[in-house]
Amino acid sequence: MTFHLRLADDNSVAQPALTMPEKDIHKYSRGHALVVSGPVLKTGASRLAARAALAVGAGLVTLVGDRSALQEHAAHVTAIMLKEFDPGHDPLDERVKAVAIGPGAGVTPVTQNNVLRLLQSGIPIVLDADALTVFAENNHILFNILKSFDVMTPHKGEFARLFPDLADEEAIPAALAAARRAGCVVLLKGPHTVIADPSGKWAVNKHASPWLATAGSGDILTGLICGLLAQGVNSFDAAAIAAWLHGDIGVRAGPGLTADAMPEFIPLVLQGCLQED
Ligand SMILES: NC(=O)C1=CN([C@@H]2O[C@H](COP(=O)(O)OP(=O)(O)OC[C@H]3O[C@@H](n4cnc5c(N)ncnc54)[C@H](OP(=O)(O)O)[C@@H]3O)[C@@H](O)[C@H]2O)[C@@H](O)CC1
Ligand SMILES: Nc1ncnc2c1ncn2[C@@H]1O[C@H](COP(=O)(O)OP(=O)(O)O)[C@@H](O)[C@H]1O
Repeated sequence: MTFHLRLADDNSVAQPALTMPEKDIHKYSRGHALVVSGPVLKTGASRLAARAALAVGAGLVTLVGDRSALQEHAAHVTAIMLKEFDPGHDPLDERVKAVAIGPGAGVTPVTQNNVLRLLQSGIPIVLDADALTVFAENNHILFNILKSFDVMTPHKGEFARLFPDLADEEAIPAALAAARRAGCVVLLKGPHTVIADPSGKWAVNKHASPWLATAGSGDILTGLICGLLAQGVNSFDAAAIAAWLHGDIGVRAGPGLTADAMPEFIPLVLQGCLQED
């Protein structure tokens, strides 16, 4: 299965093209995505991300966390795997192709340490929510270690915490300046979502719906990006394609949309992108 980003002349993201998987594909060749769980009673956001990563086509998805958090997940998920995140042992092996951290993680030293450890792995990391907020007072530590293939997905509030001097700029120049400063792909969420990379490349996704303004919707976007990265899509394209797919869920679902229901729309969204041979 291959995803192709398509941009219109004005750099707006168009419906991506999806080709059929090769006949001899297996789950490991579709990529293993890892999502870092929040602590007990805060596991919902990471679970949403994991469900989206699996539905968008990662071959395997594992939620990693402490035992009590995993017990909560076990009451909800089946196809998603669970693994204890033992501080002494690295949860990454050579088959893990992408990691997401931040949804429900908590603004704590544990989150900060986990982010810094994961960023040393050389695997693309998607940073969202608390994984960004936790660096509000020391953003330089984060910016020094991010790589060009990492992706951060701030909403406007999170963006202002990391880039206070850019918060009042227009979204496109703000995202471009942030990507240059942080040294990674920046996806700035909003009714129009801007994707920018450190080289000056940018795109804007306008295919969305206000019904997406619901708790957990951004966690789904994080999972979509992580699931595409696990399948080998490059980071800029993964962020832009995920923004379009996420928007299409909102357009298709309409009123009454909740983040719980969003993964169920992903097969329909992908079917719409599929190019028949
Ligand atoms: N099901 C679950 O388990 C869910 C768990 N979740 C988890 O909750 C944690 C907190 O995440 P969060 O996003 O709710 O709050 P956070 O960023 O700490 O501060 C919010 C403040 O920022 C400001 N603000 C400005 N612009 C904004 C904007 N565009 N969108 C939103 N806020 C904006 C605004 O301040 P104001 O402008 O009102 O002064 C607002 O009061 C995090 O771990 C997350 O993953 C959620 O994902 C939901 C589902
Ligand atoms: N008015 C809107 N129109 C279109 N999309 C929106 C609108 N409001 C929010 N969204 C989208 O919904 C998602 C909300 O993400 P976020 O604020 O991180 O929520 P959460 O933290 O609850 O998951 C983003 O992808 C954003 O682009």
